[in-house]
Amino acid sequence: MKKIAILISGRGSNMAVILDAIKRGEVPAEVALVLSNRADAAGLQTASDAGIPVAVVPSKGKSREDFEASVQEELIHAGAEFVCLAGFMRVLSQGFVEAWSGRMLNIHPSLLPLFRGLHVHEQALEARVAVSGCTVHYVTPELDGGPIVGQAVVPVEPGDTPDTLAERVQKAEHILYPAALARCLGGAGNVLPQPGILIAFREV
Ligand SMILES: Nc1nc2c(c(=O)[nH]1)N[C@@H](CN(C=O)c1ccc(C(=O)N[C@@H](CCC(=O)O)C(=O)O)cc1)CN2
Ligand SMILES: NCC(=O)N[C@@H]1O[C@H](COP(=O)([O-])[O-])[C@@H](O)[C@H]1O
Repeated sequence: MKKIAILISGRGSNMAVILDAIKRGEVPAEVALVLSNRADAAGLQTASDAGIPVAVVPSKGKSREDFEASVQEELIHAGAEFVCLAGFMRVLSQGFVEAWSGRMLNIHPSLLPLFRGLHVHEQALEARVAVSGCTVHYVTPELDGGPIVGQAVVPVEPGDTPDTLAERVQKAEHILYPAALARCLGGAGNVLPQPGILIAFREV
């Protein structure tokens, strides 16, 4: 049973669905820590209410090096063996990422390698793609460039705004991330067919 840490910066809905999937026995893990770089991250309360240890390591006003050293200290103290980035909005340095090589996942709200970085739904609408979706990938020093574990595809609907597309993509994230994490941790990671969502995984 792997001890995992989940890093967030905001609402934490992906963190919450991972907690639920673990509780249902669908992900062979236990959550040792939920950590945020923002004290106002709503996901911290969700984790705390679930009895999960939480930590805040503010990134504002800190060098990237000092910030990451504090994060690493918390991860080691918690005994984390695997890290899930779930809406964690900081680009991580090569040194930090390499210390977690093969043991850190991220969820990105586009079909990588399309639309890396931020403001991805604006990019997708601007590009007039017919489909979008989300990607779970291993984290490497190259931003959003790591090996893909799984992807979920959703249609872009006429009249979509960044918010309506984000909502549709996030529903897919909540199905994809727990299953992808389960597969990375040696679990089955099965997904029931979902209307309007195509999900596929890659051996990594
Ligand atoms: N080295 C890597 N770091 C991170 C990766 C990665 O693949 N390699 N994934 C990202 C997640 N992410 C998109 O999925 C992402 C997060 C944040 C940013 C970004 O530009 N952040 C700014 C600060 C923004 C803020 O604080 O609001 C920054 O760090 O300067 C881009 C992409 C996580 N990290
Ligand atoms: N580039 C990183 C990025 O944009 N991540 C996105 O942040 C959201 C966090 O939501 P959550 O806090 O409710 O899980 C998620 O939609 C995730 O794809």
